[in-house]
Amino acid sequence: MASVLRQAARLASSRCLTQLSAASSTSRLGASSYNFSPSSRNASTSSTIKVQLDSNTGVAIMMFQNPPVNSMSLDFMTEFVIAWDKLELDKSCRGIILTSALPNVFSAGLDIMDMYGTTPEHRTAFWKALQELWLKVYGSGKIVVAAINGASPAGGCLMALSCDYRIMIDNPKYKIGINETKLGIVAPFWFKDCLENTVGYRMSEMSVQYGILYNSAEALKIGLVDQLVPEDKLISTATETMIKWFAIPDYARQISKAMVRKATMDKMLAGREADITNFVTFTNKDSIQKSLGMYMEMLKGRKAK
Ligand SMILES: CCCCC/C=C\C/C=C\CCC/C=C/C(=O)SCCNC(=O)CCNC(=O)[C@H](O)C(C)(C)COP(=O)(O)OP(=O)(O)OC[C@H]1O[C@@H](n2cnc3c(N)ncnc32)[C@H](O)[C@@H]1OP(=O)(O)O
Repeated sequence: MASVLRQAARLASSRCLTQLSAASSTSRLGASSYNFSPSSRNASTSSTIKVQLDSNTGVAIMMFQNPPVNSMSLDFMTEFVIAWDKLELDKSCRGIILTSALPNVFSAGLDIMDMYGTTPEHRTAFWKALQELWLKVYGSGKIVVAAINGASPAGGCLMALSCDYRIMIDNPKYKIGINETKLGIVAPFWFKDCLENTVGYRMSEMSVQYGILYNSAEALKIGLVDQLVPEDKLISTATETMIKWFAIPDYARQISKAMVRKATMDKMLAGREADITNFVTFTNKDSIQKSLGMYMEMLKGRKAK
């Protein structure tokens, strides 16, 4: 319990006394065209991560802008963590909405080109960056809402699963899930743990083996997402949701969050080095490199047809 309290105290540094103005009910298509209020300011200058912070509401919108599909490359994840740290330290920010500035895709997951044909040193840095990103988002004292505006496979699904609440566009063409087995690779234990914590044991047992990608209605049905909305209501609903969460005193909520997430966090922290070794060893295998290569070919071939 002492460590939970310490963790919560650390996280409580993100508390703020911002007066909440009425939630913006502005409806716009997608985050990139969202109409930010006059009190919004650019909180990040990164090329792939755009951040807008509304100091009246305390809501920050973090948008991924890494074309063509917001793949989570080493560079993208490094920029993500830098932008995240800035927000985490900003006392005027109480909650963060994660979304995509690109149409049709939230994130295509880990960048396969960072895993395919790269050196062990590169893959070590890549996996460390992913662990870092996950620890920051999953362990954040802020309220984190995923506004899922497109496809969200594998690492993209992990990002969404690390949030406190998931809202997805109600459109059957957008799929979300832990699909690694379909690529011939294995989702690490912490991906599986996040899924299991969200949808339960049996559903994740089926899900990770089959590598199921769920459409939005299926994802809602199994509890992988919490709410579906029309595209033009995504950001306004995420903002309204956030403001409802703000009614809960931060400190009490942060301690509760840290308690619930402690076992999953501790497991990763204890196994962090071994997890890196596993990843590098696993992706060193010729058979795994071959699977990744074939998957990339398949993606490119699909486009050519
Ligand atoms: C012994 C025990 C071991 C235990 C295990 C230990 C360690 C674990 C080891 C490994 C774990 C790895 C975990 C992996 C997690 C991942 O996230 S893997 C990535 C999974 N992602 C996907 O499967 C998504 C693939 N992409 C798509 O399905 C589609 O691209 C889309 C996101 C639905 C978007 O479709 P669309 O808009 O039609 O775009 P295109 O398909 O045309 O793609 C555009 C270009 O983007 C390239 N691309 C797509 N996805 C990726 C990606 N993930 N990485 C890199 N590049 C990607 C695609 O090839 C196109 O490129 P070109 O324009 O043709 O050059």
